[in-house]
Amino acid sequence: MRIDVVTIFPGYLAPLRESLLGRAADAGLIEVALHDLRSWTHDVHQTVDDAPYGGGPGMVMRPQVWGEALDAVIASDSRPPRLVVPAPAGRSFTQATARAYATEQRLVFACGRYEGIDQRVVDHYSRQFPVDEVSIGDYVLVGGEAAVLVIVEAVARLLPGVLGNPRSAAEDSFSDGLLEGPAYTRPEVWRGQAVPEVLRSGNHGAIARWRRDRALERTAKRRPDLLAALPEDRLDAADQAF
Ligand SMILES: N#Cc1c(N)n[nH]c1-c1ccc2c(Cl)cn(Cc3cccnc3)c2c1
Repeated sequence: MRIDVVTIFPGYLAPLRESLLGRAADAGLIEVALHDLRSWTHDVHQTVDDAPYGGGPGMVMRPQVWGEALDAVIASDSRPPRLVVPAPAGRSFTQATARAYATEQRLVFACGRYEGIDQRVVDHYSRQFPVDEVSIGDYVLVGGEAAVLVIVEAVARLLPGVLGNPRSAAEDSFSDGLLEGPAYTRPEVWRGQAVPEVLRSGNHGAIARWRRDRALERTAKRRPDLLAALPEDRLDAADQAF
């Protein structure tokens, strides 16, 4: 997969080259290219924003500079892109979105700041490519860069070969629609707290049941919305207690 990120703060995306994603890039599983939006400005101040039409607070990012940047970046690789634009008003980015993005050959991220990017940029590219305006959650950030770090990590970990243990991605929270239950490791007793007996029993059937019950219990308590959204056939008779 090829990932391009256009931003006025390329340094903010440096963590994409670290650890998990760094190893994935070194292994050729992911190519990450960072592009400074200001490279496509033509004035001495490298201006990327202007006052909003209709008035209002803050500034809006200019369509001209985004158009030149995205034209150049998209043309720099032959793989057809999905353009992803983080935005407070975007559709929710979920594990299902991450799974869908993991099937793409190329993702191009347009990271904005200020009050956002002139809407005509999304409208223009939507006529040529799939374009998604996405939000990573119901809180307000200062720009799109943190969202890109979240999205790229959530997508990259699903790519074959990126995670050391492929079962992790298959069995983690949200993959089966439930939150993960609690996890334990040595020592058997820590500060007077013992690891649940069943996990040391060697009885794999009982362990699987216990883990399922803890996941259902935690999901019912913390995210009842996820439980309500589960398709009927995903809960078996033993699950009905939740
Ligand atoms: N994804 C996501 C996401 C999220 N979950 N919260 N905030 C954002 C986000 C994403 C992109 C931008 C761009 Cl471009 C500018 N801002 C600042 C801003 C804040 C409030 C209203 N308008 C713009 C962004 C905030």
